Amino acid sequence: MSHQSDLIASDILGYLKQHENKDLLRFITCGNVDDGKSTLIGRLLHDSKLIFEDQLAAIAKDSKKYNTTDEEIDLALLVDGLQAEREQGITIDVAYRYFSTDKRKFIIADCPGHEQYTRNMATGASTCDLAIILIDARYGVQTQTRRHSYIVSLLGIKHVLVAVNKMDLVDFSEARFNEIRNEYLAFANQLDIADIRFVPISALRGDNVVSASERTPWYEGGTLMSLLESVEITRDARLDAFRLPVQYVNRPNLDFRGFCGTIAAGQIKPGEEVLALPSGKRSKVKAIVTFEGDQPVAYAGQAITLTLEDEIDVSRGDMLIRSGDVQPQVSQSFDAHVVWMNESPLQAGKEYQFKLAGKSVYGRVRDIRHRIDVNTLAHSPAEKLALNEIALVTIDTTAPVAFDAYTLCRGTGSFIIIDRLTNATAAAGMVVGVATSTLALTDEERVAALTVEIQAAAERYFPGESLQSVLARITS
Ligand SMILES: Nc1nc2c(ncn2[C@@H]2O[C@H](COP(=O)(O)OP(=O)(O)OP(=O)(O)O)[C@@H](O)[C@H]2O)c(=O)[nH]1
Repeated sequence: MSHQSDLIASDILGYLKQHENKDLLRFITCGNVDDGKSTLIGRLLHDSKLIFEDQLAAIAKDSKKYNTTDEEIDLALLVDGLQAEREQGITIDVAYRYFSTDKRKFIIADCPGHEQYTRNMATGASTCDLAIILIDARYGVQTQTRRHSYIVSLLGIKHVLVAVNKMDLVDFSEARFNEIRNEYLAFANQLDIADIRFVPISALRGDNVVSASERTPWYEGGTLMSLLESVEITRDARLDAFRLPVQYVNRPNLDFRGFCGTIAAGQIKPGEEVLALPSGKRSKVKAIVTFEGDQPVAYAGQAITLTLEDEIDVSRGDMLIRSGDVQPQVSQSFDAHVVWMNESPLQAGKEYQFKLAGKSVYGRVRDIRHRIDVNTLAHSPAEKLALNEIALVTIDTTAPVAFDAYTLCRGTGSFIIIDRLTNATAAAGMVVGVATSTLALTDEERVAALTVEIQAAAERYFPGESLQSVLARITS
């Protein structure tokens, strides 16, 4: 029953090579409690023949004991180990499952459905390319469906598969399916999701999950698995510029100084000129050092170490970019969407720690611009932000930070807020851009913020020159 490829027996190296070259799709499954997430994941693995014999035997045995279904085996039991851990309060918030078919490798971020777990869903979704939104055909679009879809769009996921589950309980009715589809689209059309597809399934009976169902002759859109295997993913390709947030400066001896990090966008080659932000200092790339030796080029997503021709001052939390590329914004004030994840509410004016693109900096939420109702998408004023609430806020940091809009680049546009007292992650944030509202600032604060921004810009365009001389250039 378990997954076999003919190549494994005949040409194991060929099999491994083929496996290595398959592309990877990361997806998240979202749904309300009992919509059938566990059953669906179990069904995907089972019907793709990805379950080992001994696992199957164990589930078959447990199914006799605990089964709530009339099926031979209860596929939800496959993922139950994790649920038990959750109930015990062990903090495995998001479970990542790995599987592969002949066409693709997959990572599923499996998140709990309860409202109180919205934060985990946001965490799991932040690295995903696609979301499966499960809807129980009997109940249609629920608050959680809207909430999850909104978070999915906020996190920049462009592909959504809406799996209308439990179709067996509504007699595989085309009319019911269309009703849910229209209800969902009425909401989702207000969101920024480019690609939405609908699949009528029964996770329990296996209809349209891996095998096409004879009970939905009116449906011609492909099984859930075939869509997962074929959806074309465009990843973070919107920013055509090089970004390397420096996570670590590696200095094993006086002769070597390497800047390590994961490339958030673009590519880089030895010999190209780079700029360090926020200082604006320039140098050229000497080498791209990796575990497999020096590389002629490095791309987004790769973890690398860069060495530079000159001894310029670059520290952890700085960003290396290529000169001539579109620059990120450098500022002490920015607007951002935040998903609040802490029991104690967000308070404007309170000092928090912010981690953005590898940089850690203190700051404050100056202003909650508006809170967003995830059901209606309506905006309302707010003094505080409670657990799971989402808002547009303005943030001031005590030092300048370099960032891009999250919609351009996830790696340099996302951040977390840390509660200084408890050290807990209090929020996930997505940068919109440099703060547009300076109304709440005092004159003194305005002058201080402007000075920092001008200083950083002057250093960027005229490195090494004094501020006075740059200002003289502008005014002459
Ligand atoms: N009739 C029918 N029942 C289903 C289907 N899919 C799931 N179920 C049943 O619905 C119940 C909930 O399924 P689960 O897979 O445990 O739901 P879940 O979404 O993982 O629930 P949580 O893990 O608590 O979030 C179980 O009794 C399943 O057998 C389906 O397609 N048809």
